Amino acid sequence: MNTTSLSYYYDDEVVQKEVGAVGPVHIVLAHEDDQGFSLDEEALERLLLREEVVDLDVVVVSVAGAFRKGKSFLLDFLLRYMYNQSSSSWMGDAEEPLTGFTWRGGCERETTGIQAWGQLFLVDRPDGSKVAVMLMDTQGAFDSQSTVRDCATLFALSTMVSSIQVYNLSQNVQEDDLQHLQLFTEYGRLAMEQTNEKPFQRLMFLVRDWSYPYEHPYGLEGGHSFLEKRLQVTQQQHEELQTVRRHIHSCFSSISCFLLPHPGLRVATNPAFDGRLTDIDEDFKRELFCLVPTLLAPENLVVKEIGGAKLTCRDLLHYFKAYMKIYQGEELPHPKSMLQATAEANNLAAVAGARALYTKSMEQLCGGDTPYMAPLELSRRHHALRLEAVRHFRSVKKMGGEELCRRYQEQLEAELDLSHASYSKLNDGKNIFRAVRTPATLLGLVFLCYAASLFTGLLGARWLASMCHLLMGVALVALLTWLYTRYSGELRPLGHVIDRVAAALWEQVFSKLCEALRSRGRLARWLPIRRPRLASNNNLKKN
Ligand SMILES: Nc1nc2c(ncn2[C@@H]2O[C@H](COP(=O)(O)OP(=O)(O)OP(=O)(O)O)[C@@H](O)[C@H]2O)c(=O)[nH]1
Ligand SMILES: [Mg+2]
Repeated sequence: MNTTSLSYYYDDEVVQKEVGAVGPVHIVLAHEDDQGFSLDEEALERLLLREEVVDLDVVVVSVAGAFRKGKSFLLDFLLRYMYNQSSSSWMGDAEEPLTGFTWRGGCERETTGIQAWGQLFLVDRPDGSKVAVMLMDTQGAFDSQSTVRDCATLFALSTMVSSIQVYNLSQNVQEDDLQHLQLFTEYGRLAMEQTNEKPFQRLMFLVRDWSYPYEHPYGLEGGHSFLEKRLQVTQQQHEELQTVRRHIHSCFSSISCFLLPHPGLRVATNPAFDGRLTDIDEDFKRELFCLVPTLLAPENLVVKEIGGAKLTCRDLLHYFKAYMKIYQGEELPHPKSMLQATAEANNLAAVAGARALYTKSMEQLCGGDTPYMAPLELSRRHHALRLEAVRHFRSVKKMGGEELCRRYQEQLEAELDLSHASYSKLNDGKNIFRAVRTPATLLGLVFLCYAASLFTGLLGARWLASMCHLLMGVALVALLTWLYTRYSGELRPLGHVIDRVAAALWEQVFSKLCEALRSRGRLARWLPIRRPRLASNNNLKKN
């Protein structure tokens, strides 16, 4: 059924050459294999940087919503209006097939990415200004090939760059329609600079196949009374419902609603239907005749504004590029399906509960106010509390299944091990011997060097004695520096280095020296105890 050129309405040869026969132009391309979207900058530049439009204020009308709900079909009537504005019979001949943006019957999606009509329309407004109008068709949301992130990206992007967003719905405005609108617009708001003003301009809820004209009549008036009721915020409502409504009101400068009747069974079910008016129900045509000028009549056009400033076509190009970059980057969070988000929240809450349980017991056991504890005992208690925390985590009811639960359990275990490491450090800090190990080691070194220098001096090895003196000086300076860093809290990295050198010296030299001497029995009397606490400490560290 589809994209034929509308060139007979159209007499601009330059664009004919550039864009080919005028038709839809893919400005945002959807890539297969989960590769996201990309902007066809050249195509967009060809559209927006044409001499006759580049400095004009721009009006962008976009239609978005779920897939297979007649968006492209509607846009083709918008096109007919734009090409035939001056005529009251803009809808065209009764037998003329509907062409323009590609539309078709069937249950599989048709439009992908974002398409713009390959020509901007110049319109004189009643105030004497001239504007350029761009029509935009978007990929339908919730098809079986798109993720929530894809749907949110396209909806958000089209809302951000349009001045009139038509939210195309079927039969009614359901709560989930409002929730999706909330999610998608929030995703858009996140990518824009924070301002106190409402970030988006005009939103029209377009309810297709409206079946209750006896409650709210077709058209704008019926839509107004219907939407007022739907978006009403009352104190009796659950907070969740109030939040959605407040969010939607806070996002758009103006919100309206139009109720459109069913176009007839031939439109909806006949595979041979090609869009000709004779096959469409009268009610539908009558209401369509009112709807289209509501959006596109010169006096109803809304110029695109960002931060209160009107945008020209040139400006729009820059914003389009900037927004697209943000969505291609990784700094925005990924919107998720309701189940996925709920399941993650459940698991995170269970992790937090289990972590709190562990931390409380560990604080009581070895927190800052408690005395030093044998490291082995600390490690034993950690393992017991870790087990208890994991048991608690698993006992909490959570959505998302075993796979997700296991992922979060691993995260919990890793976090508890990290906590154990920092509790161990805290505990070590309480060990008096550890606290004096650096000065004791350095003093020991000073003493050793002094003794060695005396001894080597007596033997006549003067250069060796000088070396020992030098080493003693270095040890003394290190000791004084260490004392200064501890006293003043300054030069902490230097103090840390001295600590590490002293620890290494202790491990490598002194403890081995003592060990060797003790094993030979020479100093057995002086070094009878190799402190068990220290031994276990070192073992733990090595482990
Ligand atoms: N029930 C119903 N069907 C419609 C209406 N308008 C168009 N259709 C039919 O809906 C089918 C899909 O039309 P499209 O315009 O391709 O729908 P779309 O929303 O653009 O679909 P995607 O591009 O896949 O997102 C066609 O068979 C149309 O004849 C309507 O108001 N009500
Ligand atoms: Mg479509």
